[in-house]
Amino acid sequence: MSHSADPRPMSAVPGATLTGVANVPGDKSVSHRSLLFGAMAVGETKITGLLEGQDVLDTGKAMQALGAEVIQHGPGEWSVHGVGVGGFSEPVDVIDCGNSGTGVRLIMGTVATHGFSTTFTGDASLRSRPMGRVTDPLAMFGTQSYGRAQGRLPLTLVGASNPVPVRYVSPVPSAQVKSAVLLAGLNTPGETVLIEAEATRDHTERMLNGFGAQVTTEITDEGRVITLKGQPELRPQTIVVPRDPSSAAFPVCAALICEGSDVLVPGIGLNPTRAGLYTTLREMGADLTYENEREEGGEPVADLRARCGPIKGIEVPPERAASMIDEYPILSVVAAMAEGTTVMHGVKELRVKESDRIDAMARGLEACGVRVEETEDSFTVHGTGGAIPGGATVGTRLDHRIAMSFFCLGMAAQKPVTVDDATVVETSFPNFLPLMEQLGSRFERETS
Ligand SMILES: O=C(O)C1=C[C@@H](OP(=O)(O)O)[C@@H](O)[C@H](O)C1
Ligand SMILES: C=C(OP(=O)(O)O)C(=O)O
Repeated sequence: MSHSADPRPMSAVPGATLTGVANVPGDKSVSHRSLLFGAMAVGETKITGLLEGQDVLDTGKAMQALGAEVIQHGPGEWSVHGVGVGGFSEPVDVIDCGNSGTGVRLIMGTVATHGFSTTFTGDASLRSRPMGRVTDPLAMFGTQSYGRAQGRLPLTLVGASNPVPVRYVSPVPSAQVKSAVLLAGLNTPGETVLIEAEATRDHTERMLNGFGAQVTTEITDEGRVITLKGQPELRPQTIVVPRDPSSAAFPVCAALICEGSDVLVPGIGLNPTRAGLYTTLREMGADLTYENEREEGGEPVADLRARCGPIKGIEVPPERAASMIDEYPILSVVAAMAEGTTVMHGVKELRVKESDRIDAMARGLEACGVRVEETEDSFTVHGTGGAIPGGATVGTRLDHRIAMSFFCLGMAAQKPVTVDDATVVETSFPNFLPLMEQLGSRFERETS
């Protein structure tokens, strides 16, 4: 059994010093989209560096259920034989997206304008997350949805046979909502327009253009106006998936807080819509440098070097939230080690992730002896100046980022921190435990 498949509670042994090179896996957002867009292209898309986390594997299975051919050739090497825009066929069974909000919401968008029904479900975490934010705009195309209260999964979408193009102002800063609308627009004649007040990750726009669609973005007083021309023929691509900045955050932040550490994380995608954590860490005084800055596959990439040193608390502005939305749990850990207070503003979206991440971090940090305060939309962590007591068991609530954050905290705390369920790391970072061990961390299983 692999380390992370063992369901027993596990702790990170305190006092780690991390050194060496951390090769983190491929980007989760780009991996989902590679499979999805490849499935809608005419011909064969080749992918290297695909993240083989459970979320992405579930999207691959869904593409097969809709009629595309998805084949693994070797580690990270995959091909997708697509059926063309509008070419999906009705799945004969329920689509189970597991733990993945991105998977379910993007696939809902794609099938919304195919004239058949699709039923979606997921694990207990995904079944508790709001889907109305996607089914509301999809209804404007003519799609019907029948879910549980507040649009929760399981949910059936009856796709529109004669979809009409939509102009939608997104009420939430969410790349998943934006992408669902644009993907529904793919099989709709005319122009679909999505307007977002704040920039969210732009992989859908960039990649769809790469596949030959016409997607333009205009910055206006209303916000970012994104226009997609419907019914393009998508051309298959050769995709090299960049390494995931959200996964890189764990070895980087662990190195910043573990005495004597010096870690290099090569080839990290630093698309500005994803790089907010690294800006924030530098403002906190972290010894974090970008080396060998370059462009790969149209995305800015650098090798990140993180060394342990003094860190101070800061105010993180609300306008930065979308560019680091998945990184607040690990930022809270760095904030707990810092000198002074860190206030994270504009973070209410954290409450509808795999768990309520403000609540999960707040309860776990308190149990480890760290003082915190929260409002609906903000999170404050009072730094301990390098002396986190630790000595608690924390609940991961089916949330991979909560598990990895508390493992990192445990490496720097005074007493061991136990994570109740390490299996959840499989979602986005299946080699998290061996990679951290290779850098110098140690993990212990509970023996009972
Ligand atoms: O589009 C994507 O690939 C993602 C969008 C974000 O979600 P929201 O759109 O809900 O902010 C992020 O949290 C998720 O991990 C990946
Ligand atoms: C929020 C996340 O993912 P998703 O919404 O795809 O489940 C995440 O990976 O942190």
